[in-house]
Amino acid sequence: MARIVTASTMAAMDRATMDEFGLPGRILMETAGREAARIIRQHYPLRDTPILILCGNGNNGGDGWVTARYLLGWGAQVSVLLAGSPEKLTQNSLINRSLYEKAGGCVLTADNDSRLAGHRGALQRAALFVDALFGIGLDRDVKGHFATLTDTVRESGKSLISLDIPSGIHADTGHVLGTAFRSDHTITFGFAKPGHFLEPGRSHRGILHTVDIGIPEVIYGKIPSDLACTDPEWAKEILTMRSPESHKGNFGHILLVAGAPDTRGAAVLAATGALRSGAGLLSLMVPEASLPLPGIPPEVMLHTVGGNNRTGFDDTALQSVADLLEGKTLVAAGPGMGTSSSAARILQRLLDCPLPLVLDADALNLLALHPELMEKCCRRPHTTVLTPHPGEMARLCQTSSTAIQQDRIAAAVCLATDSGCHILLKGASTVAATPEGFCRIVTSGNPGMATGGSGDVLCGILAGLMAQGLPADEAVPLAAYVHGLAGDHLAKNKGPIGYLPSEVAHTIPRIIQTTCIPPNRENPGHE
Ligand SMILES: NC(=O)C1=CN([C@@H]2O[C@H](COP(=O)(O)OP(=O)(O)OC[C@H]3O[C@@H](n4cnc5c(N)ncnc54)[C@H](O)[C@@H]3O)[C@@H](O)[C@H]2O)[C@@H](O)CC1
Ligand SMILES: Nc1ncnc2c1ncn2[C@@H]1O[C@H](COP(=O)(O)OP(=O)(O)O)[C@@H](O)[C@H]1O
Ligand SMILES: [K+]
Repeated sequence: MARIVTASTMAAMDRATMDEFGLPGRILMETAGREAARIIRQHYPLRDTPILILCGNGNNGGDGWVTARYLLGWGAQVSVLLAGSPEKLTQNSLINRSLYEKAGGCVLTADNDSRLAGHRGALQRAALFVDALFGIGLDRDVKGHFATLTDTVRESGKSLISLDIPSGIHADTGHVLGTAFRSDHTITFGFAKPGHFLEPGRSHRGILHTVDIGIPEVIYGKIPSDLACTDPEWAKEILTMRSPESHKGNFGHILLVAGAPDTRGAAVLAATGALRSGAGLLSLMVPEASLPLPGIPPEVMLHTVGGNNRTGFDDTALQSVADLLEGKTLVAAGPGMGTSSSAARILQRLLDCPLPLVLDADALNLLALHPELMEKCCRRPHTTVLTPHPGEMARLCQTSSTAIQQDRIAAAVCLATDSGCHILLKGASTVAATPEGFCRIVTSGNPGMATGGSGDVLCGILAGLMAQGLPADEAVPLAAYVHGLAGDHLAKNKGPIGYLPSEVAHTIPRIIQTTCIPPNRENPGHE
């Protein structure tokens, strides 16, 4: 489940399985179609459900013909609408079309809008559609009669199952090309694709089933994928329970630099996130003018610096940085920190420190404002994590957020490999990229989290996990996963909107208990 491959990697795996391993494409297609038919049979009563399978010209259509043949053999009322041109079918599609017809299957064809209109009755009679129009070969906008068919089926509100990926969804980016199906189930072949997890593709695919079509492990080894997604099994591998003999010194001491007077709440939220995810000790450096800090956990060691400047940190704060870094194991900076020139000088000092560094919010804005700081950041020999939302990412990359959203994975991987930093690109479909170019898509989270302060909590969770010793390539996606799961838990139990980032922070211990800790690794103190 956690493995994900791009369309081109999947095509290369299919090819290598055929050419190098010697398993013919027809067998792969046979397996794909048969397994799809089996899943359809599990979910719908075949005898009472008129099924219309919509086939395109490519091999996705080929899977559709095989599915149709099996369903027919199992007694279903099934027809195929070939929404392409019979003379353009791929070789394996042609063979499977003829097998389906030999088995007694009925075929309707429509390669333009007026022919499609002639099949209105068949479309109306169907209770279940199977979408085998386009799979990973979709390479341009869906138009003409393909678009008419897609819109008609979607607007009918009837049940729909997509083979491999809902037609119209780009397999690598999750974008809608023109128009797209919205499915109840998607049965994907081999491995899941990024478009199953990236919005809006994620909302179009319904329940995802991944079918093993026989791509051998040696081929996966030869054509490795540098993509994966978060899931409970992966999370359970990462977090280990504490030794009964552990003490607070084992779980890190964070220096959090945050909270100018107007944004002091950001410091409170980040601190709460860090403590709720298990940080050993937390020192908070805030401007004196930010006091009082309502809601600050009493566990936080508070260090007020820098006189009474209403704009936040001033240069007197700079003198405290070296002292405050003493004895720390990790620095997190940015939430509500401000972007004054003094804040820039503080960041410069932090970039020099030989500790892992998590930079969020205003720290990212400072990097964008001061190219020399960004250069320094890229040259750091120590772990650095940047956690931008698309706006911050656009400023860091000197582009627009629209350009970033065009291909979130590519944007995150490009910045990570160029800068040598770990990048957590937040938002709907958060992605975590390592400096080596590996990318993990975060599968949790919901739009109820789109509220001020959410990112501050995430920054704290990440600092908390890293302070406990988790390497950044695991801590970064795990922090976002746990944060998203906490949001999902609140959305389900409190309501989809209106729960607070502070509540997300307070839910973290429960999420860690239920999702990340395998039952056999329960803390003995909880027996
Ligand atoms: N041996 C293999 O390669 C296997 C492939 N499989 C299936 O094959 C699919 C990939 O097959 P293909 O590479 O043939 O690609 P598709 O079947 O996804 O579609 C490609 C065809 O559609 C056309 N096309 C793309 N976008 C279009 C648009 N917007 N409007 C009109 N036409 C458009 C292309 O020109 C091409 O003819 C997978 O998604 C999977 O379902 C499976 O059967 C497993 C084995
Ligand atoms: N539509 C969404 N679906 C899932 N998660 C979301 C969505 N919108 C925002 N989030 C999450 O909420 C958080 C918002 O972070 P950020 O934009 O930095 O907020 P702030 O600056 O207010 O703290 C991120 O973790 C982001 O991934
Ligand atoms: K499809």
